[in-house]
Amino acid sequence: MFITAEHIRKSYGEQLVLQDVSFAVKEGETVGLLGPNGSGKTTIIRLLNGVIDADGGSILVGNWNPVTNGHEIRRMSGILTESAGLYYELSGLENLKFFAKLYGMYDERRIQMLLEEFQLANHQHKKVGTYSTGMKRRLGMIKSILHRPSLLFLDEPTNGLDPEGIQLVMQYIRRLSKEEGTTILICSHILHQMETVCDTYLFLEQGRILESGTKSELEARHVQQISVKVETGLAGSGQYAGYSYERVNHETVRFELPSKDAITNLLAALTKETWVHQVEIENRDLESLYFAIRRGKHE
Ligand SMILES: Nc1ncnc2c1ncn2[C@@H]1O[C@H](COP(=O)(O)OP(=O)(O)OP(=O)(O)O)[C@@H](O)[C@H]1O
Repeated sequence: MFITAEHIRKSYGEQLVLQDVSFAVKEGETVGLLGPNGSGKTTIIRLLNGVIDADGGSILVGNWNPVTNGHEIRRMSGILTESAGLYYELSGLENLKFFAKLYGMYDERRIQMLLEEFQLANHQHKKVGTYSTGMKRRLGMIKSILHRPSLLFLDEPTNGLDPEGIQLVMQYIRRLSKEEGTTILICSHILHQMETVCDTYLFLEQGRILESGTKSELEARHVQQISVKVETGLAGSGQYAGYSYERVNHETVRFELPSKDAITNLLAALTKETWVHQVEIENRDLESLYFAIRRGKHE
């Protein structure tokens, strides 16, 4: 395990922000921290990189204890936060040169390569204060990965980005994970984006871990019935091959199935009798899971 957190407790004054939070992250894993505003996601990141201390429990990050070795953890990690900690009076290039020297990893070629990669090369000499929100975000992203960190914390990495920017950043995150084996923790409320990069998820609510696991594990625990939309020549509505279905429009019906396995049986029966053009599972996406998990815990 690259990160282990056991029974963490954290309060700000009277307010208990994290209570009995335990989780583990494997090396090279991309983990999505999910939960409503104020549930404690950013606090977890700040505890892991030793910017703040927990009131109880223990944390290890790559064998370092953030309380005593926060400096070492911050050296081997990169972080992208809302403000990104950029100097607005300096140009984009000057910011990157400054941070590269600070990390002790100055490499002019790498800086230029990343500026190209994140489409900021043409803006590198402009003051960061004049950058758009999306440009600041992309520069913040470069700053966080400049020193090839083995651990990356990303807090809302696509906030303020246009569709091209989102694609650029998400692709880069996938590449970091695949090619460099970077361990990545991402907080985001944009669940369909998380789904394309995360291996596992931690669901937080009011400072507690509500659920954790891979998408398949979460599905197995929380999706009791599968809704499948099928574009087919099947007529009517009611029951077919032992499964109930309703009509969505003249060429589409929705089946309610007891499990994923039933899809094979259903399609085998359907294709013998009529045409099938498209099959789509409707309630398997991360957003449906998110609400199923939150509903489940409140029932
Ligand atoms: N420095 C601080 N002083 C006092 N309270 C704080 C501080 N930082 C965070 N909090 C409180 O701790 C709680 C958890 O905040 P945190 O930023 O960890 O949530 P979050 O899950 O990251 O939220 P968001 O999705 O809005 O980013 C909130 O109620 C917040 O107001």
